[in-house]
Amino acid sequence: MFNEKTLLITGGTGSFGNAVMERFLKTNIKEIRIFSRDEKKQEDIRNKYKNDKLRFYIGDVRDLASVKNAMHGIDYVFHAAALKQVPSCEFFPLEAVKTNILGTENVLTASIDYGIKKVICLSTDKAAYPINAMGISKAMMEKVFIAKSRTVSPDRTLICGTRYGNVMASRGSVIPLFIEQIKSGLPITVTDPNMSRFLMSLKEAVELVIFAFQNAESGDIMVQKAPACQIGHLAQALQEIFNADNEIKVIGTRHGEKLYETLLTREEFLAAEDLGHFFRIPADKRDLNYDKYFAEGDKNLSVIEEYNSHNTKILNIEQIKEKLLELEFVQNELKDVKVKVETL
Ligand SMILES: O=c1ccn([C@@H]2O[C@H](COP(=O)(O)OP(=O)(O)O[C@H]3O[C@H](CO)[C@H](O)[C@H](O)[C@H]3O)[C@@H](O)[C@H]2O)c(=O)[nH]1
Repeated sequence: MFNEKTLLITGGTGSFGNAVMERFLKTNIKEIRIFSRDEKKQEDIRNKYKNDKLRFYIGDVRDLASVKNAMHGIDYVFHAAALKQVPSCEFFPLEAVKTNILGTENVLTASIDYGIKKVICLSTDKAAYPINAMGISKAMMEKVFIAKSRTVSPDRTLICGTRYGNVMASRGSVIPLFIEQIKSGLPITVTDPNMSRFLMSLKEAVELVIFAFQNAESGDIMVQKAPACQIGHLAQALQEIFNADNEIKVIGTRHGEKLYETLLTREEFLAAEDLGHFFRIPADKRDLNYDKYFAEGDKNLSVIEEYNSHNTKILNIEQIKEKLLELEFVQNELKDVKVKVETL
């Protein structure tokens, strides 16, 4: 599929970029171009992999010229560059506008100019019924790429996207935090034990993007079905795995946080196609004059439900433990704890 092809990853030094890179370095891909702002992270990756297929471009999606500079000779683009921290976007919403919305517009403009064959834009569940600036900016990003997909023939540039939930054990997220608290003998700070989140691994996020690459039509958003868990159960599962009895302290919901996340809104569900492990949300292909075709409304909207982390499959503590133990991060942390105990 990527035989002798060139792939550009914007935000290529992030966790997702890194996972895609590792996955494709094993294939016959011709070149993987990493585009990001951070020269230090690029240098670290360059030194770690020392691979001729890797090329590094410093730039910022906010700056169209720097994006164009990285596009020549590229076949496909995975657009992962984003501001994704909820609190920082909340305090600096215009920065989220510049990177997540205008940055995406730049990536798409450059992609169309250069005749890139496919562009996949990465979005998040926080974009569905958004309440915080990060989610709102990602929701606008989705609107931007869907609108842009209408302006270009898919034979020239096919533009589509993916939407996925929290990546388990990603940097700064709740699983590493709880493990650190357990290891330091501190209370485990649970916001709300009943809050739920989808559980997806980085590997699944990469698989979703590949699925979109293979199956999406222009303007589609692909969503992976995923199980979820309650945060109180997640804390208990980690306690059991680490054989710990830290106090569980309920600290209350943080700024901009939702009780549950939505992967498919009720409105999207109406149009979505069930593909087994995935949903395809097709772009609304009506034009601005769609009134002239309007005969009868859709009554299903009042009966259909959204797809969220409260009504998907909810894992129990044993199932959460199983999923956690599959993670390399948790396995390494467990080894670390074991070594410390043995050396005492
Ligand atoms: O001390 C904490 C921290 C978090 N949580 C809970 O754990 C769940 C997950 O929290 P994370 O911080 O891991 O993930 P978020 O859903 O808040 O979103 C995170 O992942 C997003 C990407 O999906 C963005 O990167 C975002 O900025 C980042 O906070 C939430 O229900 C949260 O309330 C706690 O119970 N205690």
